[in-house]
Amino acid sequence: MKGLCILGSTGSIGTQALDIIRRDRNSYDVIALSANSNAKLLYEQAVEFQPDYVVIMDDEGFKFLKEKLFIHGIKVLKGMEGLEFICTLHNVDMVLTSLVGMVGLKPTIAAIRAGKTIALANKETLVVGGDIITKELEKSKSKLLPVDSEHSALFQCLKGEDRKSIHRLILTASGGPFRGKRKADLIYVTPEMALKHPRWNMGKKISIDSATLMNKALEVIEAHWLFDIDYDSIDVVVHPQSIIHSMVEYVDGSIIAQLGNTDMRHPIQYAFEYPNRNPSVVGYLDLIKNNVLTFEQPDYETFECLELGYKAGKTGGSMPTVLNAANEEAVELFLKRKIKFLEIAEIIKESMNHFKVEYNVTLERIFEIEMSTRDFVNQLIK
Ligand SMILES: NC(=O)C1=CN([C@@H]2O[C@H](COP(=O)(O)OP(=O)(O)OC[C@H]3O[C@@H](n4cnc5c(N)ncnc54)[C@H](OP(=O)(O)O)[C@@H]3O)[C@@H](O)[C@H]2O)C=CC1
Ligand SMILES: CC(=O)[C@@H](O)[C@H](O)COP(=O)(O)O
Ligand SMILES: [Mn+2]
Repeated sequence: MKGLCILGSTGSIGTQALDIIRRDRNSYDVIALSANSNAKLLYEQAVEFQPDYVVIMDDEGFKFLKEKLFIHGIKVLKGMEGLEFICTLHNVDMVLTSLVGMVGLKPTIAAIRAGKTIALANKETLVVGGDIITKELEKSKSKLLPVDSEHSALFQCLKGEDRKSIHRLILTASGGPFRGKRKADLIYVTPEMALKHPRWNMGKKISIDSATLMNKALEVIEAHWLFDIDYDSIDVVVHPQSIIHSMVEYVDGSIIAQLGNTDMRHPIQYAFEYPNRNPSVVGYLDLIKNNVLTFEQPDYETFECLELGYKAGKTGGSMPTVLNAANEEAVELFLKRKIKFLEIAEIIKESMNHFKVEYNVTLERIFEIEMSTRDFVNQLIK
């Protein structure tokens, strides 16, 4: 039985992970679960999966869970210390990082230091802390397995191949709900319109990121750190069907692609079972029903976030933290209807122009830069 700690168990990835476990109870032992504020769902999950620990960030949720879970003998912890603690428990083999945002950085480091295998969905962690995480991994027996669909695909396409033979990584992008639109069409789009992803059912933040193409920008940086590939050798192609999850082009002209249904339970199950392959818990791709696969150039002019991501990644140092923190803040402001859709990219651009790049940034400095960037964004919109 594999001992699992799931950070962000109440979210889109977290609940899909629990669905896999529910269908294969003999393979997994749920040791710890966590949420931000959804105490009700976390309570239900705890009663169903009987973990040793649950962690919640929110005070009220903490009181509620302490009272309700006492009779079940499940320990309840709070905040970042709780998250870091559950990642290091002796009976945890694997930590699924499925919380959203750069808040995942510290617990991921704690898990690496404790030698745990990490199934990484939380891409923001690698965007802001790629350098630190890479160095931590070098000192640890911990392994990082990608869960993000594109990176799971690349990981599978790269398996057994000589790295010197790689010509380029090709990340596929759905194009989001506004594919084919120009800036003039996007002035008045609402959060509801932006949240309607054409292919995937995901959490709010990543859905907005997909609509701006920031998701692909973050994924380019994620791919750079995961596979140690230069930005000039990472390309993005729009593939509206999202059946090919990504591809690797080799120097001899061969392209190896990974295909599958648009169901995140595939890459989650792959990471849970790696290096083995178990029968799919969710079925198989029907090639005849999915017999049209098309490809387009991304529209860099309309969706400026993609270019900003390459720029931040290539600049390196503190710039990806500025990009990510400005984006996290801007997405929240857009969801609260305090800014317009097109202002998201504007705010990120202004933040990247405002902050000078710093190199060799420590963990503490990353969080200071995050706070300064969030403050800067809020000043901008006053
Ligand atoms: N959804 C998807 O299909 C995919 C997601 N990803 C990545 O996976 C990560 C999770 O995405 P997704 O599942 O969609 O997100 P959701 O918003 O659906 O879920 C986020 C989870 O994290 C918790 N959480 C939110 N904020 C905090 C916080 N400040 N501190 C601690 N926990 C917090 C939430 O708790 P609560 O419920 O209480 O708010 C919830 O459990 C993201 O990094 C995303 O980019 C990657 C590929 C695909
Ligand atoms: C499922 C997944 O991995 C998401 O990151 C998805 O790829 C988002 O789709 P976009 O290609 O629209 O960003
Ligand atoms: Mn993805």
